[in-house]
Amino acid sequence: MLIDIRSLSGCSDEAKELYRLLRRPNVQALFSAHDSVALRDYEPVLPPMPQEIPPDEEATRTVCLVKNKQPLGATIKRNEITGEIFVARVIHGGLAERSGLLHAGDRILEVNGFVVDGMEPEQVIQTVQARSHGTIMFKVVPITERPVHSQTMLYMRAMADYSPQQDPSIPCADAGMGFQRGDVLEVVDQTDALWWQAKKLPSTGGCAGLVPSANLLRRKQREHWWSQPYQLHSCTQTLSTVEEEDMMSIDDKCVEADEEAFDSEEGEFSSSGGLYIAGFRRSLRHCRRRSHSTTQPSCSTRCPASTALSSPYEEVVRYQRGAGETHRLVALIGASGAGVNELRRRLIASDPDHFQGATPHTTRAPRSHEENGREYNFISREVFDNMVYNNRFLEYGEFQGSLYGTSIQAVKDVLTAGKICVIDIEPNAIQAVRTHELKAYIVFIKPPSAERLRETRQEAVITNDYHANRPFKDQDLVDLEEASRRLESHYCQFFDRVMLNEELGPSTAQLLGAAQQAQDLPQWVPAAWIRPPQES
Ligand SMILES: Nc1ncnc2c1ncn2[C@@H]1O[C@H](COP(=O)(O)OP(=O)(O)OP(=O)(O)O)[C@@H](O)[C@H]1O
Repeated sequence: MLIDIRSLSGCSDEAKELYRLLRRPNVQALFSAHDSVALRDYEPVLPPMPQEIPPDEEATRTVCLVKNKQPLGATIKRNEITGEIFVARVIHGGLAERSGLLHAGDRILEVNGFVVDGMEPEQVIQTVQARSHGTIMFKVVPITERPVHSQTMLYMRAMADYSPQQDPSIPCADAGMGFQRGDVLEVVDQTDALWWQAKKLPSTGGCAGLVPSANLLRRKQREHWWSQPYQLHSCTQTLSTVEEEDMMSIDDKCVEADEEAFDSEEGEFSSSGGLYIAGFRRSLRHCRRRSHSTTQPSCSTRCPASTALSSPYEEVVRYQRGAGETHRLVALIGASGAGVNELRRRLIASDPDHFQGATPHTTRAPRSHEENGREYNFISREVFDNMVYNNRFLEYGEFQGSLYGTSIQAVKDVLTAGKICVIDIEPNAIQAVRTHELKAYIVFIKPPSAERLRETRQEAVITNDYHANRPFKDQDLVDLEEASRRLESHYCQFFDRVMLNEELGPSTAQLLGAAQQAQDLPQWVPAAWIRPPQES
């Protein structure tokens, strides 16, 4: 009811204005619609409760649920000795959980009047499923002591793939939830040591699904690994003697041709319009191929894929860089020839006051046009070895008798100067850049299909094991697509962004946007970066 207050003494202008607004027909209609909706009764009509409850059944509870085509959201199990049927778990967000009337551990006596003791769980499920909608009546003996759920919300990045349909050990495949590496899961229930409940993000509400706990998934991975026919790990494969011998003989032949190409390339790289863009991807790519015979750390300590094997989930949190914090490192990764270096150069050139590469270290002698600390930090082999020994490099290797490496300090120098450091890395360096200090945002540069490559790479040149700077051939395009596919399938869980490099202009703009978003928008990052390990 609205009383006209305008004639009252002391009525302010604001009160009069409010009265006028509330008197408007559209506002009045809104109130009227609200009142009529609020007065209606939307509760389902439940069947009457049984009149007489026998004295020996006092401890039982009758639960009526109204099913509207959605599943019940609970799994059941049978005590193999007594044949009694129990609620095994109640799925988060499902009908049973939302009712608040069924709990894990409740013993089910009857479903819709059928006594279920001694039935196979599948038969009980069939009885429940017989009604896709309408009411289902359970007679249950409630569990006396319900476990206390001290549930804190937890987010995990999946570091392994999982499919409930292919897992014979899941208690109920229909209640399972599949996921792929890189998916972020909201874990809503960890009460069970073996089966957690989770939702995949972005979540649209609804029911959680069963996923294996970290321990269980790790066990499954080990079992799967052992059941595979023996094959060399991809990291160790490069060590195979035959391949190494092959490669050495071919490399020996091509080194002379390469050397000149690398020289001219570095010159061109270094001085475009007075802008010095440090980087040595091509030289390093070659030295990486020899690095296995030097002091490179072993696969088990540095290869990110093997770490993923021991830890199938990675706890993540939402992180937004604070105003006073240094920028996040932007690390580009991609198959050789995908355009990683080209895009990195273009990004830096687009705004050199904002983006910068990390100056690498080398043991080779400086050339006439080079300045220490600009193209490279020129150091002795002894100092280099010392840095390797003290784990100062993100990655390093040997090329034509000289050592090259990107140090952690070189990246930090750029970051502390207030710039965004942009580097390119090989998969072996993924772990080294995913740290609390560098908080790397990893962008995977993906080539388009071989057909699209043929159209867009007409001017492009390739540098591979055998040739420097020659036009792409058809086979190169097919190989590039395949190498990229393998790289992505091995390491996709570590990528923050996958970027298709079709045409240079749009790709550079897209990379610029991604590099900026990494700094300005909240992102999922490993919880360990934010919460020091001793507190976790
Ligand atoms: N989108 C594109 N359109 C046309 N040409 C491209 C595109 N991206 C890269 N290129 C060209 O393809 C060639 C290879 O690119 P780039 O040198 O960046 O490869 P890379 O991924 O860094 O591999 P590598 O380490 O072997 O150099 C270069 O000639 C580059 O100019």
